[in-house]
Amino acid sequence: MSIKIANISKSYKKVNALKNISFEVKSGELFGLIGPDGAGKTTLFRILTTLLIANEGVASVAGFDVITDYKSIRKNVGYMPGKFSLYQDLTVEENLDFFATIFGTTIEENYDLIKDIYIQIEPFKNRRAGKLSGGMKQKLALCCALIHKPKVLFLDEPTTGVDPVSRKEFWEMLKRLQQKGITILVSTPYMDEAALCDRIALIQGGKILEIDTPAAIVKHYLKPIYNVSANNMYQLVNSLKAYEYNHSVYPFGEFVHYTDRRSDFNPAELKVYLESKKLSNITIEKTVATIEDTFMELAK
Ligand SMILES: Nc1ncnc2c1ncn2[C@@H]1O[C@H](COP(=O)(O)OP(=O)(O)OP(=O)(O)O)[C@@H](O)[C@H]1O
Repeated sequence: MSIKIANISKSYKKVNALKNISFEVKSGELFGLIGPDGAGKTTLFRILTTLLIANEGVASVAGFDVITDYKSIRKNVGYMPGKFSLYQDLTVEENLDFFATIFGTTIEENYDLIKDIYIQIEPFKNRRAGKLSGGMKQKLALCCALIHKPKVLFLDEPTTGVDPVSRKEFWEMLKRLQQKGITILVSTPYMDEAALCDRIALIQGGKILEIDTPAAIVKHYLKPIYNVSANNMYQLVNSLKAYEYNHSVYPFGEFVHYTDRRSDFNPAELKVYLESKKLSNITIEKTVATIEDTFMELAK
């Protein structure tokens, strides 16, 4: 096991940020921590990277205890925090050199590990980090987190505020790093990214709702789910929410994901109801649940 977390709780005065969290991440795994803002993801990262002490529970990373072996953890992990990991007034090259120096290494020594990523930002190596685009900042922050060749990489919401193309590229980079044997714990509020992990933990309000592979989590959703569309999205959502038999109603892109409380649900009946609400161009088609649907159901 690369990361072991057992019964970890942490509170900040009145806020219980983590409530008895336990799970393990295997060596070489790409593990996702999926949850909305305030779920407790950053708190858990800070505990695992030895920057914060839990109130209860034990945790180890790469075989080292987060309290007694904190120095070894710091040498063996890379951490890309959600915010403020770069020195905005230093250039790209200076930032990387700085991180290499504090870990007692050089850019040249571990260049192989970052090469694929660094060559994409190398043309801007004399630009100050503060003047980079979101996608480039993210690549530089990843290089800085990797420059001392960590065994375990912690990435806290690395793709928040990054455009969809850069997000896709970023996940491809993570897969390549995983192939080099690095264990990765990554957090994200984006449900579509969850599907790219080997296993995920769904977290909300400081509690783990479920842990499994993305495919297995989706299979746990047992209710038939329907894509509903009509000429007026706003009115459609309101009408479905007012429908006495609804179990769940969530806008999902151009559709609304709808589930019904009855076991003998007949879509034709729902269509008649929606027509009575003056909606037109109504379509109701069975679809498959996504991780987001499962999350919403568990978080209810
Ligand atoms: N230093 C602090 N003092 C008081 N409350 C805090 C502190 N840090 C976090 N919290 C609270 O603890 C809870 C968990 O926060 P945390 O930052 O771990 O969540 P998160 O899932 O990382 O979300 P975000 O993406 O918003 O950071 C939230 O309710 C947050 O307001």
